Amino acid sequence: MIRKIPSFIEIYKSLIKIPTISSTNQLIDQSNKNFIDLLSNYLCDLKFSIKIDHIPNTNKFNMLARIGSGYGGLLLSGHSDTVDFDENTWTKNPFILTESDNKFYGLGTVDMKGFFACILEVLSFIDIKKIKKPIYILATANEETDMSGAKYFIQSNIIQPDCIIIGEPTSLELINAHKGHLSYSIEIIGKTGHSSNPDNGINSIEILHNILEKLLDLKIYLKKKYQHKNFSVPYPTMNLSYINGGGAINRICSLCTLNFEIRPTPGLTLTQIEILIQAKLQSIMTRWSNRIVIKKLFASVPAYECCHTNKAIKIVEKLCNLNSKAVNYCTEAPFFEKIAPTLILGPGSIEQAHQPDEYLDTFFIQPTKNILNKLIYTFCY
Ligand SMILES: CC(=O)N[C@@H](CCCN)C(=O)O
Ligand SMILES: [Zn+2]
Ligand SMILES: [Zn+2]
Repeated sequence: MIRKIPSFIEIYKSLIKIPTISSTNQLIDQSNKNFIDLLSNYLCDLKFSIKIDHIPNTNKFNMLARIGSGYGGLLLSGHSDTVDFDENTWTKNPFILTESDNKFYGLGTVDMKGFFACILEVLSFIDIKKIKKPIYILATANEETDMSGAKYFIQSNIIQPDCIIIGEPTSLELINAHKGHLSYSIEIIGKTGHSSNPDNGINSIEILHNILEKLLDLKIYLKKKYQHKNFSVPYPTMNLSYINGGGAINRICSLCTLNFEIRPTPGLTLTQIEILIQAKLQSIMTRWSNRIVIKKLFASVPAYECCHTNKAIKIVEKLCNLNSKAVNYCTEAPFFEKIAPTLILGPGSIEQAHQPDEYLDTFFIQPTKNILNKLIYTFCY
């Protein structure tokens, strides 16, 4: 059999070599077009048809590759983008795939370009002529920021696979549920003045103190009311992630900022959280309304849970000989569930995602290929 695409290592190297950083900092945010074109070319060589969608008002693209016709089948999805990196903390070149001590190092090796390399390797060996249901390969944009790629995908494609697998790094554990993610920034605009006469100004740090008291009340309330035993952290969490403000010791602080996130468990909706935050801060907002600005940092992601009783989930659990479980981080699954039951299953550990010298342990490669083969033969042959 003549191989139509380069070797696994060559493909992996070529995918890592193309920077696809997505960031809210426009100075470092990059288009993923070259990556999407490279992936498309590989899949084209494997006789897939390719649809590339430009995501409006961005320089980003989704790719949907398809082989086979009709309804059902399997969709394998990965995001094309990576987080940015701090060159002061990396000891290796992030864009050169480096294999050493049984690890593949590089930006995106585990989160999550390695999944695409495994997919292409498996597809280069299957007998395309015998497939009975479609195989889809989806590469989305901007998962690491606003998930605009996943949201646009479901608006711009009408397909009905039987199952979707997102290849995020789960150490090849099967994930059927995860928490959501809401992120906020609160800015308090006080009134400066000489600190010797505090009543001469409005101290924004004191207002923030009142806000923090209410938010920490809410944190305790959520933990008590929305327990979910399937999670290793079995309740919604709140993380106060950033605080900034102030200046000279003898000046009343007139501006400070707080950023925080909330990760809701399934059963706690985004709307419920918005209402709870508003209720908790109501009295402070009434008193200081024009001095407090609350805004979303990132687009919110709902919590996700696909029931164990779902037919596709039962097939995949049996195939992998695994019970699916819940994780505390979030993925694009809530957007995909609108078109098919979605599971998360991918090579490598989340512990290496977003870290300096990110790597994928080589021992994940063969088991990943084995599972992908089983999934394709189960859903598409
Ligand atoms: C896998 C992963 O790290 N997902 C990110 C997505 C954040 C979406 N705004 C997280 O859970 O923090
Ligand atoms: Zn990821
Ligand atoms: Zn990530």
